[in-house]
Amino acid sequence: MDSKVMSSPGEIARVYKELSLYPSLSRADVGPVITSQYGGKYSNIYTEWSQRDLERNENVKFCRQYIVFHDDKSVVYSGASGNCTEIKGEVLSKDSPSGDMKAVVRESSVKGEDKQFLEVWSKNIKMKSINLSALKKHGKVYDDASCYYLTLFGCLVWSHSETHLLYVAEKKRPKAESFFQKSRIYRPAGAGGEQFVFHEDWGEALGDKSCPVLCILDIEGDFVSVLDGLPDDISPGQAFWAPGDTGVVFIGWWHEPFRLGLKYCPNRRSALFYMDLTGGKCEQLSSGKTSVCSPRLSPDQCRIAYLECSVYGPHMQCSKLCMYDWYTKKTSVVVDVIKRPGKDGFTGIYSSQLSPQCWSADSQRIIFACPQRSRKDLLMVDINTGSINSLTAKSDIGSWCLLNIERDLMVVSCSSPNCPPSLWVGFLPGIDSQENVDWVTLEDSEKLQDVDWQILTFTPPSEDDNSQYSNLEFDALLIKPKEVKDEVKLPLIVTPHGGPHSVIVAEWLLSSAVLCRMGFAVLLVNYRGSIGYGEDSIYSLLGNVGTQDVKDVQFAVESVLKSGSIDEQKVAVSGGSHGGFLACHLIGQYPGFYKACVARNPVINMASMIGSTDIPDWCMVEAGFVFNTDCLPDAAEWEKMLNISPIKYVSQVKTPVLLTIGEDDKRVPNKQGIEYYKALKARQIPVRLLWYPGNNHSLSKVDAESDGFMNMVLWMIQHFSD
Ligand SMILES: CC(=O)N[C@@H](C)C(=O)N[C@@H](C)C(=O)N[C@@H](C)C(=O)O
Repeated sequence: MDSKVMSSPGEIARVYKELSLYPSLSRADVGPVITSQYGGKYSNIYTEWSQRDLERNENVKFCRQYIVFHDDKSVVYSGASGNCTEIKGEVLSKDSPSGDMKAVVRESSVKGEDKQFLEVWSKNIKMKSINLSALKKHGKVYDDASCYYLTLFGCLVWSHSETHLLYVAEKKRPKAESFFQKSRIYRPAGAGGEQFVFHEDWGEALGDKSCPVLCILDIEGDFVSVLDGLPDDISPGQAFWAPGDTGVVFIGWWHEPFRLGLKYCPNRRSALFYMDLTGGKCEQLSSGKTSVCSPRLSPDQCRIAYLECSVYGPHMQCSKLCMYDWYTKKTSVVVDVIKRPGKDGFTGIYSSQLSPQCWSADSQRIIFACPQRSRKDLLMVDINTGSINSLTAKSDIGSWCLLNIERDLMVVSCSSPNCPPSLWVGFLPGIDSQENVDWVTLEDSEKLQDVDWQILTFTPPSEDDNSQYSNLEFDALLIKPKEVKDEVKLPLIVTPHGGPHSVIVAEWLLSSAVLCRMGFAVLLVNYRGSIGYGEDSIYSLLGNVGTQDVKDVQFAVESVLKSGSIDEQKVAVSGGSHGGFLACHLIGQYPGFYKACVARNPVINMASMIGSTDIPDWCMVEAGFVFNTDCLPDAAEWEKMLNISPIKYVSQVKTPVLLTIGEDDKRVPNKQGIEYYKALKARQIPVRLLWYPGNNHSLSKVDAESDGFMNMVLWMIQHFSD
């Protein structure tokens, strides 16, 4: 018996609006320990959230604070201290280590002109407000540090002495003038001509970032200095103060001969550097032959932990956890790459950022959140033994995120496909303790009682086994309405993730929750090549995109159909980027199997993409070739890229296609969608293209995300009845 799915646009919009209210956590800071006159101890927890505001068409940022009474080992009492406050105009903010001051980089318009100010607050007074724009020492301050897992270059860091602030800004660019400007005519010949010179940027979502510089504000002297003495061919970021404030440590990315897209690409050649402020010397602390990120100084200021992976190759890889000893200057590998999960089940490290603080108070352990197959768990590493323990593997919650840890007090966000994010705190047990963490809820979320989820594991059929990387499994998340009568068959929406080296973990996903509430089942496929399953799984896909990944998704779908709970006549496929590549492959390679297809910024033709994407290396590597900056694809390479692309199968497509395209996409150029649109129209296949101005590859702005979702479900409902 067919199940009835919600089909009225008004009703669907109401459900979307209701479930989109749940905010997500982007940051948490733990304040200093305050001891009351009776000996009681407490700390303030500052949290930042973001929430879709459909009326204002923006993601609203707000903060909420909590007070946690504890005895340094366990929480005695906790509660919110006040309501939420919307945050407007704050680019970056950071409390000083003592908690006595707060620095804010604020954007404000003065007489219609956007300016940036660096403010220093103490107690109830704004002590300083420095007009950074007026100083003309640098360009805009880099804003990519407010949400740690999205940080690439940005930072705002107090010196240990609390007398200086370190941040990253765009290098000052001299004002370029026309040759015919009066002031120019009398200038010596040959000067200038910069008015229209091309300035490289760092690609998708980083179009306003080209030449970062390290800046230091001397708070007492109200003086900003831009650090020089760095190598000319590197771009600095992720900086912090060295032990004793003797200098600054930072990550430098090589940007010659040209910049490649950096977002979601932690495989760019980079190194750890130290700029000694006393001697003015810049020292490279790591080899420069790898890619490094996320350096974190231990509380005892003796070691720097950081993540490392290889340059080029797959864009997300299994990382090493490395350690630089500040005093011996020796580097060691604490956790190595895992090719195949061992008996302990640990599959390797797949985080591209460690949380702002990640060390235990004793400087002996590091805690981080990491995808482990289709879950995301909190893992603890003993830096002396390299042993790894999960703090959350036994939990029935699917995904954990470490927002921060300070003096062993952890602040985490956790969620599942049927439970929006909640905020918990808990103390890290002692290094020899066998106890579990005693979590305390600061903000709870109600589980959706009508939504169920499970992780399915698949072993590809022998004919699809990868001879070089054999016996690999993969997973899929099946999310569906609860309590469906046996005889009722559900419509199914299949969604392979993009990347391809990423993973869908069992966390709160707004679209899946709404689809289930509407009566759909949702299958999210973590095909071979996903991260979180060992390095071999990632490498097994290189050169096999368009076949191995396509077959894995189809195998998972057909396996689920055998369960009998799905209506085979109502299966649709949707995906973004490489996920869109897979969606378009599936309707080309399995003509008529899928009743509707929705593709967000899909990769359609790798041969035509390579010349205009910010990640040309991705096209070469996923096609199975080696990338070099001085190489151009030869005919054979171009031919393979064409042959493994969905455009190759367009003449077999029967499924109606909805394309959602971001005008400003630097990752998968918008012409990819137009190429497929024209090819389908020429073959009289129903196709509709939605074009979102002011949106990029993620189509994550409130307007594009909500409009794209509504159009997706209505497209599917319309064509399920074809
Ligand atoms: C894992 C990852 O994101 N890889 C990057 C190189 C990347 O941007 N890949 C795109 C082709 C892609 O598929 N992106 C996914 C993550 C998306 O949904 O945008």
